[in-house]
Amino acid sequence: MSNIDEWVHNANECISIVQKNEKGDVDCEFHPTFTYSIFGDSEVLYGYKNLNIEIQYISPSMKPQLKVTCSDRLAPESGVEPTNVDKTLSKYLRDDRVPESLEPVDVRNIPVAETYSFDERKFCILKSKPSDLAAIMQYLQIFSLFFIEGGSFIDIFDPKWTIYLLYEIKEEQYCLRGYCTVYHYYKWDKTRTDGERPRISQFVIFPPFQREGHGSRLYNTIVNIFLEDPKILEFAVEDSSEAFDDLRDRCDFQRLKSMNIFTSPEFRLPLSKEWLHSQRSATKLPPRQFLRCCEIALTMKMKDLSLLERKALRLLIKERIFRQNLDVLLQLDRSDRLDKIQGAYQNQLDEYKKIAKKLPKLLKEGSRKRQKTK
Ligand SMILES: CC(=O)SCCNC(=O)CCNC(=O)[C@H](O)C(C)(C)COP(=O)(O)OP(=O)(O)OC[C@H]1O[C@@H](n2cnc3c(N)ncnc32)[C@H](O)[C@@H]1OP(=O)(O)O
Repeated sequence: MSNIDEWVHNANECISIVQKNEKGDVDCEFHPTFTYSIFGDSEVLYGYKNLNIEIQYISPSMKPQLKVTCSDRLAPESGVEPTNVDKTLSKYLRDDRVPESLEPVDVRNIPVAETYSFDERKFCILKSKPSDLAAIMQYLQIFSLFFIEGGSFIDIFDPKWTIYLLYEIKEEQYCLRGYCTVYHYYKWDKTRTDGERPRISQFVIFPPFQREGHGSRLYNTIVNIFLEDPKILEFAVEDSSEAFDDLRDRCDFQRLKSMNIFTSPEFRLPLSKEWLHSQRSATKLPPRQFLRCCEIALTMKMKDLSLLERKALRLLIKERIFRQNLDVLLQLDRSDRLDKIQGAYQNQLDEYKKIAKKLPKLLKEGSRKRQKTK
């Protein structure tokens, strides 16, 4: 038998996702990041030589076609059962809870939430209920397995979902670039009975189009919709990834900056609880994310803070760390607890400094000079 490596393949490298337009021209090609939920933790495929798996999608409907080729296959006498690629993958290519007889959707009829362009390229973000988009969504579910760690299929027919699709329009052809799913939870509030707390659940920009600003555009479009809707009281993000955390910090910080939160005369240490509460409600951010943005902004101003203000910032961050890790910290004795909090505080500052390097500078409002003249 020839070299064993020839018969063993990494599933992520073997699988190519090829998107074609309606004319049949190849638009883009990329690989999945994760296949463990389909092929097991090792993400390995056995039993074929020169295995090539192509999933062809025709945009905008994204109907897939699976093409598996190989130059040789292990004989049954070898005692090794080759991975049944076709059967295993086919189970995930479409959501079988959606009836096959469903009429195709014309994306040109889906409400447009936002359009933008750059470098003479045109993009649009469409917003709809998943049931209206079921004909497309049935094929997109696999992308949350391919690109989101811990991703899973959503229940397309639950009316509490909203779907956002990002298409590039190239010579009248709609080519998918990414999508986001949002689940609208109920939120109790004493001022209204129909309050909502939407949670961004799945957020994917296809790899060839990452780092072009689409993630930020899609996130900001969705947040602007939340901000304009009086029913929406707060919004959250489900099990974020590190890359999405970065995007969220950057976008939330810039929005708060453009809302003049960081130049408000009340944005001074120690931050008042009333101010924090009223400003946070206006931004609809969850308390932790709002405080995080404020802490980043204050860290950026560190050089201009007085000793007292620096102490207040230190206490603000340490208090939050304490509250967030209460269960673990309370099990330690006092000196270990203080060490742990100090270590976490230092790591937090280092993280904020790293984030701050990528953010636009803040104006030197509330500097020590102004404090002295008070
Ligand atoms: C709730 C959840 O679903 S969590 C899971 C989130 N999804 C995933 O992790 C799936 C895989 N990843 C992705 O889909 C994407 O990488 C996302 C959604 C995380 C980010 O989307 P992107 O379109 O790449 O975001 P965007 O382009 O706005 O910003 C990414 C980076 O590119 C940079 N960037 C933006 N525009 C440009 C540009 N024109 N040229 C160069 N860099 C750029 C940004 O500054 C940012 O840099 P940073 O990472 O150093 O801060």
